[in-house]
Amino acid sequence: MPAEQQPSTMRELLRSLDVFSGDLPEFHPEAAPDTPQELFTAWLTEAVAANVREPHAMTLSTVGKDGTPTARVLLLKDVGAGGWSFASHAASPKGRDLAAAPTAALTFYWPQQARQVRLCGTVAPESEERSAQDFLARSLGSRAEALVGMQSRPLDDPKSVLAATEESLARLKREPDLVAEEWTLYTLSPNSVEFWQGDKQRKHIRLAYLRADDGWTTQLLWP
Ligand SMILES: Cc1cc2nc3c(=O)[nH]c(=O)nc-3n(C[C@H](O)[C@H](O)[C@H](O)COP(=O)(O)O)c2cc1C
Repeated sequence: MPAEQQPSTMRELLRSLDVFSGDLPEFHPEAAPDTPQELFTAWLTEAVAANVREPHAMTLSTVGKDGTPTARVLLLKDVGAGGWSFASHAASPKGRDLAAAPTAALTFYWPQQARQVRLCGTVAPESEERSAQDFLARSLGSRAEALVGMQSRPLDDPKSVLAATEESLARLKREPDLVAEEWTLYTLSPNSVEFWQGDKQRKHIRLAYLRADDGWTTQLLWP
């Protein structure tokens, strides 16, 4: 873009940005499968095939004891009949939020496809055994970092991170089966899962799965 056409203000810069460009996939809600797990699996598989960067990254939104909402990005660990799983420290702010108010939202966005998936539901910790399995499947470096267990606490001296991680690494070399006590696999069991397919002409297609007594009902939503 020639210099004279460069946006000069933040507002202009934001207005100049393109959205939903390129070829977007079609979405036919009338042919959607019976469960949100099946449709999610199909969409995630397509995002992987399209080389979306970290397609398994999602925003986890929680609510604190005082009602303040907050959100952060986590990696999805599994999807099954029970729900969508993620792992973290039980003593972290998100772990404390979930202990106080075990409801949360998960949001995925796959830009190449202009697709968003939103889930809301209840969150429960998995068994110690399943959390331990998740921990032991992590790389040595990730286990060492998790073993430090100070996530989100104030850091006075950056050198302390290196020292604490080296200490954890040495411990893990002595005790390779060691599992960080606070490491927890959580599963969100959704009450609703909404699939949103963006469209350049803004004729977005939205399909919500709503939990019913014997499975799921579906509902189209206005864009
Ligand atoms: C792509 C990406 C993946 C992440 N995955 C995780 C994860 O799986 N578990 C985790 O505890 N933090 C993960 N984080 C870091 C979190 O976003 C967050 O900074 C950290 O968990 C502290 O959150 P809290 O203070 O709200 O508890 C990830 C960050 C990014 C950007």
